[in-house]
Formats: sequence, C-alpha cells, structure tokens
Amino acid sequence: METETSNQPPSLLLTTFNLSSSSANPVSIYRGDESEHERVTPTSKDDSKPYVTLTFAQSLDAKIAGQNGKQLILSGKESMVMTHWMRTMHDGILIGIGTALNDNPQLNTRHLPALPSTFPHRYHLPRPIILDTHLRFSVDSKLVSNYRAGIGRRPWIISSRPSSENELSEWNSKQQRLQAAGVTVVDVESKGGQIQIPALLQKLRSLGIRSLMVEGGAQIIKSFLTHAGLETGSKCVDAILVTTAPVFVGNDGVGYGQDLIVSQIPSTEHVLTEVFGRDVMMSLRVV
Ligand SMILES: NC(=O)C1=CN([C@@H]2O[C@H](COP(=O)(O)OP(=O)(O)OC[C@H]3O[C@@H](n4cnc5c(N)ncnc54)[C@H](O)[C@@H]3O)[C@@H](O)[C@H]2O)C=CC1
Ligand SMILES: Nc1nc(O)c(N)c(N[C@@H]2O[C@H](COP(=O)(O)O)[C@@H](O)[C@H]2O)n1
Repeated sequence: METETSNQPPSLLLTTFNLSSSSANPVSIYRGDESEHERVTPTSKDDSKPYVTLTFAQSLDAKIAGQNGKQLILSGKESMVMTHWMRTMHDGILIGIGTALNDNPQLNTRHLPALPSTFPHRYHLPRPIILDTHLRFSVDSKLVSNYRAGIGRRPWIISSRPSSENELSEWNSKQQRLQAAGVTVVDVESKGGQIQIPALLQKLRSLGIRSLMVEGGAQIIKSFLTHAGLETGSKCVDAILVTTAPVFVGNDGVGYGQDLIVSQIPSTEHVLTEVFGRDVMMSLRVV
C-alpha cells in the first residue's frame, strides 16, 4: 500500500497505465502556466483519440452522491490522494455540467504531498473539460476563478451549436459571456442534448489531449460505459478505476447503474485491487 507522503504515483496507477517508475517524476511536473515541458502520459494505441480513464468513487451500494445529488466525500484521504495522483497523469479531466453546477469543483492536485520549496516546478494540472450542451456553465465557478488567479488551467466547455435561429442567438450570447471570462467553448455534434462521445474524443485528440480522465457524474459515467464506440468500432474507454468506500448511501442516493445494459458495456480484464486506507480501489482495462 502506498503512503500519502510518497513522491511517486502509486504503483496501481503505473501498472494500470503501463508506465515505468522512471517516467513518474516528469509525469507530475507543471510550470504553473499554460505551457509545460514534455511529459509522459498514458496514450492510446488508436492515435485518433486520447487514452481514456473512467474513474469515480462509490459507496458499497454503488451510489456516487446523496439525496438530490448532494455531494458526498466518499473517498478517504488515502484514496483521495491517489485520485489526485491520477489527475497529474492526464492531459485533461472531464466532468458533466450536472457535476460542475452541483459540486463547483476545482479538479486540481492540492492533496498531493508538498514539493520541496527549492523545487522549480509544480504538479501538472489537467485541463478541465466540461460537457455542457446548452452552455449552463457559470462564470462565477471555482474553475474560472482559479484560472483567472493563475492557479488552474483555462476551462474548455464542450457544447453544440444549435441549428435553429431562435436558440442560436441565446447560445451565441452565452458563448460570448463565457469567452469574455476566459473560457474556451468547443463545438462538437450532439444528439438529443448529448454530446457524441466518439466525435468528442476525436476533437480532443486534435486539440492535443493525449490522455483524458473522466470523473463523472452519473450520466457521464453511463455514457462512457455504454458508448463503447459501436458506431465507429473503436473503444471509448481504456481503463476503469473505481474507489469503493465502506459506507451505504441508500435508495435516495444518485447511482449510475440504473438501466445499464450489460451487453453495451465493453469487456474488461482485472488489473489490480489495492487497499488505500479504509477504501478499496480496483483497476480494470478494457480489452
Ligand atoms: N463520487 C464521485 O466520484 C462523483 C460523484 N459525482 C456526483 O454526480 C452528480 C452529478 O451527476 P449528473 O447529475 O448525472 O450530472 P453529470 O455530471 O453526469 O452531467 C450530465 C449532463 O451533462 C450533459 N451532457 C452532455 N453530453 C452528455 C453525454 N454524452 N452524456 C451524458 N451527459 C451529457 C447533459 O446536460 C447532462 O444533463 C453530483 O451529485 C456529483 O456530486 C460526480 C463526479 C464524481
Ligand atoms: N475521487 C472522488 N471521491 C469522492 O468521494 C468524490 N466525491 C469525488 N468527486 C469528484 O471530485 C470532484 C471534486 O473535486 P475537487 O475536490 O473540487 O478538486 C467532484 O466534482 C467530482 O468530480 N471524487
């Protein structure tokens, strides 16, 4: 089991992502602005898309949030540190607008052990990427204020330009407001309000994202689990890492398992199961 004071990403992550410990240090260094030196990161065999890691924390009864979506800190401190290591290892971190509005997250690496004060670098921060078809993202969010304060990367909002004239003028004015606050809006095709995952992944790879950590929430987990690239024949998820905490939430909580059709979930192989503090983390590879 790794300790929280280790200066290396936990072996569970290195093994899952096929990275060697000698490449671990460059993985975690960030210069503190939009540029950074070459880093090693998980990469997909299919170079038209990023390597995608789907990861989240759940209760024993597979809930990821409480009643009415109340944010729950399910991870104990050791597994939370592990999640923050995982954040350093990916170019981008993706959430849905439901999570952005509900949790107002920072998606940074603040739980990692402090680096020596003489060390010239900081931990790598992943690019925050939010799926937000109707541009509901708030310019008052922590992601925007952290970016403006120079302690976070510029957020990218993935949206879909509407085709009807009426909706377009509202979308354009929201887009202008977001862009004025420093946010980049990226247009990707959607169907029935859902951004199309294969098109999204191709777009992100063309914008330089080699690795993507998908954190949730419930609808996003379901989309990535079941959007196995049936249309394109290529898989959308490469690895799945789930933290399970020793608590029950009950029926009122938010889960991702309802209506899941198992034949739509890609085949996986178990890589490792490890205990972090009181939690268990399992890693699987999509085969
Ligand atoms: N325990 C954990 O690890 C995590 C828990 N959460 C929890 O999840 C809850 C939020 O989950 P949800 O309400 O389901 O919101 P969500 O974060 O999954 O966002 C869903 C929204 O994203 C948009 N969207 C656009 N394209 C989409 C696509 N292809 N597939 C799915 N959605 C798409 C839609 O507007 C949709 O309503 C919060 O309570 C949050 O605390 C969120 C992340 C991690
Ligand atoms: N790993 C993990 N464990 C939990 O118990 C969680 N609730 C989450 N949630 C995800 O982390 C985001 C919050 O991130 P910050 O602490 O603000 O950096 C939250 O929005 C979910 O994406 N994850």
